[in-house]
Amino acid sequence: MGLVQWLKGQLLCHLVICYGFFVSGLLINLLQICTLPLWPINKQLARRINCKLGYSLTSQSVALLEWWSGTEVTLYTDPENYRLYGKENAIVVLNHNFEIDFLCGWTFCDRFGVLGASKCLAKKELSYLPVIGWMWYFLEMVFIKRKWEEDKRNFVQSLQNLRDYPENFWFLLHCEGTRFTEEKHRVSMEVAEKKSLPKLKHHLLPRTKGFWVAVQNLRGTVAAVYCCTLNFRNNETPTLLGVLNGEKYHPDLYVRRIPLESIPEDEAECSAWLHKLYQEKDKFQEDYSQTGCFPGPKVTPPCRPWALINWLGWTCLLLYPLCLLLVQLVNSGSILSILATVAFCSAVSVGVRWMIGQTEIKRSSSYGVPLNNK
Ligand SMILES: CCCCC/C=C\C/C=C\CCCCCCCC(=O)SCCNC(=O)CCNC(=O)[C@H](O)C(C)(C)COP(=O)(O)OP(=O)(O)OC[C@H]1O[C@@H](n2cnc3c(N)ncnc32)[C@H](O)[C@@H]1OP(=O)(O)O
Ligand SMILES: CCCCCCCCCCCCCCCCCC(=O)OC[C@@H](O)COP(=O)(O)O
Repeated sequence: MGLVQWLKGQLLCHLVICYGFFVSGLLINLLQICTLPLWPINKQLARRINCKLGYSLTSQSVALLEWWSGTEVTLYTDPENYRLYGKENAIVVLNHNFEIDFLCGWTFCDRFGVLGASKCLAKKELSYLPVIGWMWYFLEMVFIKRKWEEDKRNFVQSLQNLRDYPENFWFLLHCEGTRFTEEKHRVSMEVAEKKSLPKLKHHLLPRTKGFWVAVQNLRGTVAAVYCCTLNFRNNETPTLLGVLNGEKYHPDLYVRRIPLESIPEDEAECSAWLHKLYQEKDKFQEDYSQTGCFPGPKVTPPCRPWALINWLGWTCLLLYPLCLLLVQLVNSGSILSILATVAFCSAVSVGVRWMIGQTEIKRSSSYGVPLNNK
């Protein structure tokens, strides 16, 4: 192991990274709050500013993946469709099997310039996450309790609000509704059997209501559905902690563009269409497990420097006062102040470690297992 790789695994480096992420995040949240008075006066400007602020926080994790861990997503897609990416609104349907799938998605967003405006249909619990969850509130992410009767009003309204969004956005939907585990897979295949649907090997059975409602409410706003299938070479099981430790992963992403007009309007037909899409996705995954690649040519979208520049900028800005403070503390010789500083740094580190824990599949909710549906 080289010196650089060794350094990436050290707690001190992780503390510096976590401190930068957390403190810059709080400052960004504060700036987002400052945009509140602007919303009634110039809503579109407030939204644009929030996209930039969102970019400044989200892109730090993209920089961590691309520049710190050296992970680069290999894209398989039709070059004809490639030129449209980033130039139109889209609904993204992505499999939910990996702890860093959202991060791989974000690098794809960054390469096509839609990272600040990217959105997701997410479980309500994520809106309470410090820094990230609070930021999402200002970016008009759609949060649901995964109980249709309780969700439907807010869900439809949130989608309608996106109709005049001033920036191109991608709206991510994990139609499986939860992350893949063996038990959830077994249960969802029992549901598939009851519904006389073909079994899936690599996916949970998709829940179709959210997809249909999103398509119906975003007709005329969104141009296409991007069917995205993600997998990792060599059976890698990537983790966010691994990324923080500087481990390099090898993700492959297969993207198909499906014009929205080709998706049926009727709920039952749309539902059948989505089930068919998942059967196709399952076939791609099965082929990938045999051959190690997806169909279609590989394309490498150019890497943009902004995520790195932003990350380095925040790190320098926030490390300078921290170093000054540490020097003053050591000079003052006050044990109490030193202890308070150590306690603060530890709290930041524990807080971020807890947030990383939210991405771990072993802590996945019990949603989709029989006894407790949440
Ligand atoms: C690569 C490019 C990436 C671009 C990235 C862009 C943006 C990124 C931005 C941010 C990234 C942040 C990342 C955060 C990720 C967070 C993700 C999540 O939080 S996932 C959880 C939330 N999302 C969902 O739940 C979406 C899927 N669910 C739905 O759509 C549901 O329909 C619903 C809207 C939640 C409503 O669900 P509900 O169950 O109430 O109703 P349904 O009609 O859907 O379901 C009832 C139906 O389901 C059958 N059933 C029962 N058990 C199961 C089971 N285990 N599996 C499947 N189906 C089941 C049941 O029989 C009913 O069937 P029927 O209606 O026929 O009787
Ligand atoms: C410079 C950057 C430093 C980064 C330091 C670490 C940053 C920590 C960032 C935490 C980011 C948190 C993003 C949470 C996204 C989690 C997505 C997710 O996987 O949600 C699960 C749901 O879909 C389904 O839930 P389950 O029913 O499976 O339960």
